Amino acid sequence: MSNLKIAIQGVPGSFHHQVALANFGEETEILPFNTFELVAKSVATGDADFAVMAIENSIAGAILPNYELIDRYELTIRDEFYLPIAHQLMALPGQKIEDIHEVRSHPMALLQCKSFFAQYPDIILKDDVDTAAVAKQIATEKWTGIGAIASSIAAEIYGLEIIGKNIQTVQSNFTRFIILQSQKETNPSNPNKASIKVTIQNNKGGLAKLLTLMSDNDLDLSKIQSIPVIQKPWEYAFFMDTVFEDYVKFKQTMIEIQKRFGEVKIFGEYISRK
Ligand SMILES: O=C(O)C(=O)C[C@]1(C(=O)O)C=C[C@@H](O)C=C1
Repeated sequence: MSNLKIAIQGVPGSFHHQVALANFGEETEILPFNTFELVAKSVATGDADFAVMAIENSIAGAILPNYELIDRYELTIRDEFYLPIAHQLMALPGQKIEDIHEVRSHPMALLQCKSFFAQYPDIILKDDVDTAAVAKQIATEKWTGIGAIASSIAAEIYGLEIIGKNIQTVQSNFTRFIILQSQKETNPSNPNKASIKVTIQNNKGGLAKLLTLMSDNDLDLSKIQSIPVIQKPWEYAFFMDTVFEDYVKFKQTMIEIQKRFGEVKIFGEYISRK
């Protein structure tokens, strides 16, 4: 695929950039943004054809605000992508870890490397927009004493030296990304996974009954997340990912849930990449 415009959060060398290239090829035009909100907006307005958005990490957990963005901007999930994440601590060439008094990175990256920095209590950890943007800034501003946590590709692009290798807490660390579009149609012909939102009234056992109905219909729940309903304090909607073999049965179950429990919104039907 070429000439497509793909919105990402981050600059070249970021993990989002890597996922965009892996999915759409080197020919695509990357539209970099500083926030996930702007990424979502650019797809909703048609400025970008698709977006790449991190949604959860195997160490740090879900990126909750992104669920709300998909919902609010009425976006559709068309695919998913699991990227193995290895974090490197990098600085200007010649700098040693003893020289570093501050490390900046994306908050999710800092969370994934927390144990490494427990041995360096004097290093201040600071949130920044994305991993590669810090690497770029260190290189252009020639900052000494400051380190970035980013990918080895970012170190290569911006000419930094890796002074801490694979510093993520758990060596096998994955981030799940989703590919978003604005149109509702163009689902793959044989989806076996869906992301849905169910808003149920707070009745005793309501969630248990909903989950039983799903399980009785062979819908395997792979993820569940509760999100506050903003207009109604202390009420929650459930975002769920479900994997299935029988698409027709999945559709019938969605109708059944709608009848018995409340509003169902399908964010996307796609192929599981796990
Ligand atoms: O900063 C980046 O490079 C990103 O692509 C962001 C991001 C995230 O949003 O979680 C992507 C993957 C990693 O888990 C850490 C950071």
